[in-house]
Amino acid sequence: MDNQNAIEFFEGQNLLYMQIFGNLRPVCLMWACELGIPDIISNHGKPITLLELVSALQIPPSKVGFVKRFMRFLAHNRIFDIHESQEDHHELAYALTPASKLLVNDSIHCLSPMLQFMTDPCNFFLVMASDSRMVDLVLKNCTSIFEELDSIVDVGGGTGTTARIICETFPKLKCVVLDLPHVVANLTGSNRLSFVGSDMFKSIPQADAVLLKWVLHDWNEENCIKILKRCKDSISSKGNRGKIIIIDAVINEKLDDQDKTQTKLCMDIAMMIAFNGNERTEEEWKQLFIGAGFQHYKIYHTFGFRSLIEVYP
Ligand SMILES: C[S@@+](CC[C@H](N)C(=O)[O-])C[C@H]1O[C@@H](n2cnc3c(N)ncnc32)[C@H](O)[C@@H]1O
Ligand SMILES: COc1ccc(-c2oc3cc(O)cc(O)c3c(=O)c2O)cc1
Repeated sequence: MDNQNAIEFFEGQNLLYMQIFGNLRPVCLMWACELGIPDIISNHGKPITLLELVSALQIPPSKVGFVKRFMRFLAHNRIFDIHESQEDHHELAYALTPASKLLVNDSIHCLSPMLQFMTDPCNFFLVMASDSRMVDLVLKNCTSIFEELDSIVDVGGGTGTTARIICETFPKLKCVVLDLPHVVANLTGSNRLSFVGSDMFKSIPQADAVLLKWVLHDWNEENCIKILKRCKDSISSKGNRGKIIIIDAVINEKLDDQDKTQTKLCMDIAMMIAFNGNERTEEEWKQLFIGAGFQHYKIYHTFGFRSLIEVYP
C-alpha cells in the first residue's frame, strides 16, 4: 500500500470506529443527567473542581479517575467545558456549555425530557412540552408574523404548551388547540384559549391562521397534502389574509453547517422509523404546498435546526 492509500485506509477505519462507538454519546449524556451533573455545576455557581464534583456525586475517592475520564469524554463532545482552576493549584474544573445549560432542571428551557425520546417514548407529551417551551424565543424573534392575527388554531397542538405561550405573548390573540379527543379530554382553557377534540383530517375550526408545529414531519406526502387542504379550508373566509404557519425542519445540506445537518438527518431517520414520516428539503416542502393548492411561501431559517414557514393561499 502506498502512502496516500495508507492515509485513506486509516482515515476510513477511524471514521467507521467513530460511528460504531458513537452510540455511547447519548448514553453518556443520559448518565450525566441521571447523576444530576448539570444541576450540580449550576448550583455550584462557578466551575467545579474534579474533587468537588466527586464529593457532590457521593462517589468513593477511589473512582475519581472514572469521573475524570467520563467528564473528558463529555467535554470533548462540547457538553461541558474544562477549565484550569486558578485557585486550586491548576486543578481541572468543569463548567456548563450552551448545550448543558439546557439540561439544568429548573431552567425554563430545560430539554432533559427530550433525552428520553429514544429510551422512554411513553413520555411523549412531556417530551413535546419541553420542546414547546423553546417557542417563546421563536415568537420574540418574529412578532410581526403573529401580531396582525386575531385568531389562530394550533393543529396537533398537544396539551397546549405552545398555545399558552402564544396567548401570553400576544394578549389580543384567541387560540384554539385542536388535537385528538383523548389528548385534550380533561384540559381546561381560559377566555382566550380553548381546546377542541377532533381529527385534523376531517375538519379544522375557522381562524386567521393555522399553526402546525412538528406535525407534518410525522406524515407522508399524501397525508400532509390532506392536512394542508383542511388547513386551507380553515382560513378560506379570510381571503388572502389567512395563512398557515409551519414550524418544522428544512434540510439544506449546502447552507447548513455539519452539526445542523447531522441533527436534521438524525431526526429524518427517527421519523422514517417511527411514523413513515420525514424531514424535508425546501423543494419537497414546495411540492406539498403546490399539491394542497397554495400559491406562496416564505421560509425563516433563523431558529437553529427548526425553521418557520409562512404559507399563503
Ligand atoms: C409531534 S406532536 C406535536 C405536538 C405539538 N404541536 C408540539 O410541537 O409540541 C403531533 C401531535 O399531533 C396529534 N395528532 C396526531 N394525529 C392527529 C389527528 N388525526 N388529529 C389531530 N391531532 C392529531 C398528536 O396527538 C400530537 O399531539
Ligand atoms: C424537535 O424534535 C422532535 C420533534 C418531535 C418529535 C416527535 O417525537 C415523538 C415521540 C414519541 O414518543 C411519539 C411521537 O408520536 C412523537 C412525534 O410524533 C414526534 O414528532 C421528535 C423530535
